[in-house]
Amino acid sequence: MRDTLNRLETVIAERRSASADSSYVAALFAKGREKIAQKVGEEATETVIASLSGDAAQLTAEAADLIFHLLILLAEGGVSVDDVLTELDRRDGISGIAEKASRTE
Ligand SMILES: N=c1c2ncn([C@@H]3O[C@H](COP(=O)(O)OP(=O)(O)OP(=O)(O)O)[C@@H](O)[C@H]3O)c2ncn1[C@@H]1O[C@H](COP(=O)(O)O)[C@@H](O)[C@H]1O
Repeated sequence: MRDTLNRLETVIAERRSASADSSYVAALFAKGREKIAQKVGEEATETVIASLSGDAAQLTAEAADLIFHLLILLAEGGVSVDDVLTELDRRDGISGIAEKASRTE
């Protein structure tokens, strides 16, 4: 998963400076943060709808769209994939500590 996200992050960084006519990524960056955030919201909603429909293939496709657009939003905000994964790892560590503490109580 980390490799895939890092690879996509690199593609997004490369395409950011491409022509908006030839690149979906460049066109979205050109529209600005509000539009990118709005796309993430739409893709999140479509993911929720797909999950409620019980259609696994649709859920897979919408989740991929959501993650892709989230990566663009992160890039726009100057946050890297590694920043987010490090935060998730940190929480995993915290939850492990809490679990150990509850076992010794
Ligand atoms: N992974 C993706 C990817 N996932 C989804 N999408 C696009 O995201 C859009 C989202 O779907 P929607 O149905 O919401 O699209 P839409 O109705 O056209 O969107 P709007 O009019 O609302 O903006 C579609 O146009 C998809 O083509 C993607 N576009 C590009 N990539 C990757 O990004 C790379 C660079 O793409 P370009 O920037 O186009 O070169 C590609 O090689 C791919 O690896």
